[in-house]
Amino acid sequence: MPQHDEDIIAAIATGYTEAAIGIIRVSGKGCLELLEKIFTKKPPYKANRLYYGHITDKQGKVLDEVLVSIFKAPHSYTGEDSFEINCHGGLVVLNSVLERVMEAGARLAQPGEFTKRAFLNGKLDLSQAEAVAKVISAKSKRAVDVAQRQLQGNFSSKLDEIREQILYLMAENEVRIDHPEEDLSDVSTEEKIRTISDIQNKLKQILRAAEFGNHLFEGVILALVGKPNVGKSSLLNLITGSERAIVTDIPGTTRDVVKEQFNINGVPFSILDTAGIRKTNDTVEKIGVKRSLKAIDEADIVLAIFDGSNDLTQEDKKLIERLKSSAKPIIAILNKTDLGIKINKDNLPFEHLLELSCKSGKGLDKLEKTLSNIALGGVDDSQIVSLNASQKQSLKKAIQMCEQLKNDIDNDIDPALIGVDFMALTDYLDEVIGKITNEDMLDVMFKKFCIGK
Ligand SMILES: Nc1nc2c(c(=O)[nH]1)N(C=O)[C@@H](CNc1ccc(C(=O)N[C@@H](CCC(=O)O)C(=O)O)cc1)CN2
Ligand SMILES: Nc1nc2c(ncn2[C@@H]2O[C@H](COP(=O)(O)OP(=O)(O)OP(=O)(O)O)[C@@H](O)[C@H]2O)c(=O)[nH]1
Ligand SMILES: [Mg+2]
Repeated sequence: MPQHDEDIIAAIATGYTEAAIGIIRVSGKGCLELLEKIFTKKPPYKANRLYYGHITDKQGKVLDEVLVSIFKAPHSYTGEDSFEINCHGGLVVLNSVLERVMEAGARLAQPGEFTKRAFLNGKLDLSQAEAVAKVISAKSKRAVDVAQRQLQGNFSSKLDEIREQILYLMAENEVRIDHPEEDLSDVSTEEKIRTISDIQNKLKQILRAAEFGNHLFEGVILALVGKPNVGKSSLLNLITGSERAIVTDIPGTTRDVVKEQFNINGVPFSILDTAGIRKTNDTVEKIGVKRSLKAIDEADIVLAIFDGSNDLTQEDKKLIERLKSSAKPIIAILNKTDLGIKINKDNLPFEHLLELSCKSGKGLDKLEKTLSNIALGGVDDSQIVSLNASQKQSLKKAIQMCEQLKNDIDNDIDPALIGVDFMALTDYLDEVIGKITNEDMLDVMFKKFCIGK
């Protein structure tokens, strides 16, 4: 297996806090010779063994009593020779052992550099590397489960299957390039177009699942909007189970944006409570209103609150007009239903219309179900995938290229040109999985990892 970088890298791989044990990870060609210099236990070192001994400084003074595990290329996380020092988990101890490792010839690893090497050495593809980051940053068990499946290669094999389908069509096309005079093919034009449509649909589903993957891993932003006193802050408190926002019967209570986190079935949500939207001459409230309009822009889902126990007012109608032109999913909520329902629902042209009482909590379960459905779009967990922006971009280009190919084949253009488009299509898919990469993209990708990963 090729070793892409000659240096030996080292980092603390465990958390920067006092703990029972802390691990220093070291990787790169020649690292086992480095170990020999600083470890009281001398070689031979066998792969996948744990050795007891002491790390000493140049004068032979003990820096820590440790256990060292040995990995030999290519059978390690990075694919290189590597070892891990299990130290006592104090930051001072860990730092002195790390400094000793660097004194002996290693350099400090950059964030994600171990995983980058694993990728460059073919131990992981790019979608698996992305999954490693998500396994670590996931905020719920559900998100971890989804990331684990991707780490095991589920997504990679799905793309492989699609690639197989394309290769079959490419081979058929090659025959036509080589034998332009004869009609050797038993695959009809309709069948080819059907197969490409099928591929395109699969790619579209993956893209859609990746959008929802963002929701599961990064969270969903909700904005609460509505005229003063309808119960926006009450809803924030109800849904988060807190007393975070101040609730009074005085309209205009909330002036700045209040933000709070909660989760539904393992999907993280942030909810932004904003100032009630109305015409106002109060400077502070005006700024608040401006911010609430901005919150609508930032939100993934807008919760528009109305007082269901009264008729719609001019302010409500203005808000409805404003929201009608928004492309975002909007849930209209008729609050204060414990006081009876007087509002005319015909004037609320929203796909989701729910009744609620923040006072009794009635209707909350339905709201949570609706939020959960919109957040994950009904996509099954087994289909959800986490892709970064540039992977999604490549996927979009692949989807466009399918469109192009359908036209190519329908118009019976020169097979040599069709071949070029097929190549472009497989290249775009290779970018998603990381068979084709560029240095900038890898930089962006691995920078978000922690040190030592
Ligand atoms: N101490 C420690 N714990 C850890 C890791 C680690 O690197 N070190 N991991 C890392 O982040 C995760 C485990 N992932 C790993 C993945 C591959 C290999 C590895 O050595 N693979 C070899 C041998 C496989 C085998 O024996 O079957 C290989 O792929 O060839 C090690 C850990 C989580 N826990
Ligand atoms: N009866 C009843 N009263 C409610 C309900 N929800 C909220 N209220 C009351 O309505 C008043 C206003 O509630 P808030 O949550 O402060 O309203 P808001 O929309 O945040 O108001 P601003 O911050 O001023 O824009 C308070 O007196 C609440 O107790 C409800 O479901 N039923
Ligand atoms: Mg409020």
